[in-house]
Amino acid sequence: MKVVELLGGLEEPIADFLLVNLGEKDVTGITGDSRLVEKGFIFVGVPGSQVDGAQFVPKALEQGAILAIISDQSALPRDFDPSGKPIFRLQDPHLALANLAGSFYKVALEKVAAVTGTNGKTSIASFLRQIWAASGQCAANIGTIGIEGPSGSSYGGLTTPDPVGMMQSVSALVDEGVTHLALEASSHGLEQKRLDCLPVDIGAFTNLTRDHLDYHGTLENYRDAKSQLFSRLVKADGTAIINLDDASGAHFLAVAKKRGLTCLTVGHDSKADLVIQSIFVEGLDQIVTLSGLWGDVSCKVPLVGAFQVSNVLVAGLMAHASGVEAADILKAIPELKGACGRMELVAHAGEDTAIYVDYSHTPDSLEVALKALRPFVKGRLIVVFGAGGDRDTGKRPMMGQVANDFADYAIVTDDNPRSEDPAFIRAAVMEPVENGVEIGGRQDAISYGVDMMKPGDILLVAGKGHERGQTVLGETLPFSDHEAVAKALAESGKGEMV
Ligand SMILES: CC(=O)N[C@H]1[C@@H](OP(=O)(O)OP(=O)(O)OC[C@H]2O[C@@H](n3ccc(=O)[nH]c3=O)[C@H](O)[C@@H]2O)O[C@H](CO)[C@@H](O)[C@@H]1O[C@H](C)C(=O)N[C@@H](C)C(=O)N[C@H](CCC(=O)O)C(=O)O
Ligand SMILES: Nc1ncnc2c1ncn2[C@@H]1O[C@H](COP(=O)(O)OP(=O)(O)OP(=O)(O)O)[C@@H](O)[C@H]1O
Ligand SMILES: N[C@H](CCC[C@H](N)C(=O)O)C(=O)O
Ligand SMILES: [Mg+2]
Repeated sequence: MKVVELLGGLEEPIADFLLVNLGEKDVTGITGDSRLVEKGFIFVGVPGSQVDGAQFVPKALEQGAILAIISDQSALPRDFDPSGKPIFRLQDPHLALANLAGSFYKVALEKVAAVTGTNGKTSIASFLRQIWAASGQCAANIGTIGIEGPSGSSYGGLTTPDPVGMMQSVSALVDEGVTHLALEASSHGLEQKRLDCLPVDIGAFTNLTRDHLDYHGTLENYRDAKSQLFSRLVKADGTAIINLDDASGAHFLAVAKKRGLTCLTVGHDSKADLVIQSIFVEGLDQIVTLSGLWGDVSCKVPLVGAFQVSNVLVAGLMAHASGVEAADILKAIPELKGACGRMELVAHAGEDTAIYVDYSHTPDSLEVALKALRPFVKGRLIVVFGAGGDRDTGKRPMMGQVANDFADYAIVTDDNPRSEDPAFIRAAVMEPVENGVEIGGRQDAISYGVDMMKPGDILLVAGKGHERGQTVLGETLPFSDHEAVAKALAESGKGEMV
């Protein structure tokens, strides 16, 4: 692909000298990481949270980049003479990187849908993929748990991958025949324009509670980052799906309406397009009765926790917006499987006991998870959890308080301490905990929880869900809550995995 074709896709005007000198050159790749530059690449140096990518322009050019794009605010290294070098400055290099990645990896998808919100994104993206697949579409979802597609699943890193990584994954999926794609839009991803590489037809909002204040500073900034899904990312003729049961639902609805998007809402409010009339728990299933858009119907949701009803219906409305018939959606819902590590029943450890692995790592999601399990507890509800290092410190005592209020016993341990001292994080979480214990080392904590289980008890292992590593001092060591539970069970001789 020629430079001129690619630069034509940028939203900012291009300097003539670039096109004259470089226009006909072939571009062999796009990257935002100088370490990945090869001959013929375009390097985009974005200002990051640690360093300004503009500092790596000399290195990128040395390695064979034919063009370097940086911010008009960025400084180049002092000892570097830029005269005569192919360097282009513009306002928003993040957006440029995404636009270039989108043009370089041209893909033909029929529908792209993205969901944002503090909790529920992974679950919803997976449900939407399952509903699409059940209605005959070739579908995939990309997000926190990696990629789930027609040929199975692969482990991932970020909730919203960087645009180049995203487009490489999407190209491979399209080669497999995928036409329908469900994505998770994280607040970091929206702020850094990682999703601007794809045309988004359908956007959805789940809920907004405290998270990532280390990055966004205030809850308002965090909300504004998420609002970008509707205020600019979803196509002008696209659809916004909104969970009205959340306190911020009205705000997101207003943003979507202001933009002129078609809006579809769900919630208990009779003004919602899809109204939840009632939810009855039936064993480990829930029966939800609906009115509105899909008529007066009842449907079995084969998952634990009222929050999953909300997730399933948001996914259902996203499918609806993409053209799936209500009857097909209602047929698919009773067959849905929970996403890996999301309120997943993994084992029993004796009579009337259960061990769940869940990804709750915020005060709100921990509360939601504990409340969802409470109706099934005949003895005690025990929780093993921690809080991540290098992340919002304010949520630590809040999570301790939630465990104190909604569990019967809290075992506070480590969850990716990253660069921080694990004991320091545990102490902050432990502070409000009255009935519990602090145990460093997640395996020891899980074993302690399994050992203390008696008939009737439920153990929730929260925070890591699908994760396969524990990041300590910059090193990620293999760790899985599933395997840790299996090891604890084997050592205690108490029960078995499901
Ligand atoms: C805080 C954050 O969002 N960090 C992401 C961001 O990195 P950054 O801004 O810190 O980058 P930086 O280190 O300052 O470097 C600036 C630029 O210089 C480049 N560079 C750097 C070194 C070099 O030698 N050469 C070079 O070109 C880097 O590639 C980068 O483009 O951009 C990088 C490239 O896209 C991401 O990999 C990185 O994710 C890090 C690993 C991360 O942990 N992110 C988390 C916080 C995150 O994004 N989480 C969200 C939310 C999850 C949720 O929903 O809860 C997610 O979407 O996963
Ligand atoms: N709609 C919801 N409301 C509140 N809590 C939820 C909801 N859906 C899921 N949760 C809780 O949040 C946890 C994370 O769910 P999920 O992975 O689907 O969310 P996410 O938004 O993708 O999270 P992340 O941003 O960390 O990737 C679940 O394990 C569950 O405990
Ligand atoms: N996307 C979230 C995941 C947190 C998961 C939890 N296990 C932790 O490490 O805090 C983050 O990067 O903040
Ligand atoms: Mg997720």
